[in-house]
Amino acid sequence: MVSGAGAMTAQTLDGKATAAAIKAELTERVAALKAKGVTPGIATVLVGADPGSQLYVGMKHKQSQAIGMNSIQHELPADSTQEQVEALIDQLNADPECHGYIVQLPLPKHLDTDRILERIDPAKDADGLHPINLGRLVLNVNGPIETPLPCTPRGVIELLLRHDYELKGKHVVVVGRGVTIGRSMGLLLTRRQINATVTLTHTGTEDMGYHLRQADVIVAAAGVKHLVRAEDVKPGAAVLDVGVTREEDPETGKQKVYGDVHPDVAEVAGFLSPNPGGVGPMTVALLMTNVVEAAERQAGLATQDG
Ligand SMILES: Nc1nc(=O)c2c([nH]1)NC[C@@H]1CN(c3ccc(C(=O)N[C@@H](CCC(=O)O)C(=O)O)cc3)C=[N+]21
Repeated sequence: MVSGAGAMTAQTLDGKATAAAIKAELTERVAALKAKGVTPGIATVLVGADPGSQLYVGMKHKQSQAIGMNSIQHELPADSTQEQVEALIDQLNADPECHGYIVQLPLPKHLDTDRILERIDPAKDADGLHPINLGRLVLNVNGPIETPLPCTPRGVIELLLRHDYELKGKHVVVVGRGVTIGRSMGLLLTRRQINATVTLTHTGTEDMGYHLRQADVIVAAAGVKHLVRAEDVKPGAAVLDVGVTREEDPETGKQKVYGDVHPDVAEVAGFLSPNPGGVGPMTVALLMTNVVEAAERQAGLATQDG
């Protein structure tokens, strides 16, 4: 792609290191809460024994305990009824030791996911995806928001800001309209404190390459392996790979995670958030941030500026 001067290599947006910095800050906030007699507690609800989900949930507990939080792990059998899952939600909503929690997704197909997620107390919604919290995000463009924000979009923004990347006035092209990332990404980026301009693209978009080539920043969250190719990226652009496709690696025969961004993009982009090692660890750090902030609000210690 780059001729003559030799290939450039993008600066890595290191999600692992940035998440570690956030966790160091959270450790102090947790200690301050404990000094006031409040130990922030995170809970997870896992229905069924999917090995991938068990791994993710295990990571969340390990990291939460490492920063001094309480962590409460609930596991229900895969054939649990809607009523059984809802009873656990009610129990967590009433539990004063639990300041925030998640229901690990995806849930088994026989369960009504929306009804379960809507039953979560919005003040304890660690994912920031409850309709009430998403509604507040839509409505409040100007001021601080006193409710949890969606973790992965917040992680994307924190990853850029903590690498001194100025988002104000930048054109961000988001690929994918899923609620957890794409749809809520635009809501966060266009708030007045960030002031980016956003194009939201999806499977119905005509000429994806045209849109991608205009972008100062690309957030790729479509779940389509190597969708973003080097020829679609403006030289120097920041590219954040949030997509996950699991496939067998033809060389090793083992399952491997492929991102939405082709490896050659590293030779064109100015900044690259790889996958793994990029936004994934940030999601977990912001999940814990949401719970610490929920505990601070419940203890009258709120310091959130988001
Ligand atoms: N209610 C709910 N909330 C979630 O936030 C949620 C969920 N359900 N279901 C599944 C997805 C997936 N997810 C990830 C979190 C961390 C990494 C992560 O840290 N990944 C490491 C690699 C981890 C490893 O594989 O060792 C990385 O990208 O470097 C990835 C994916 C959260 N999710």
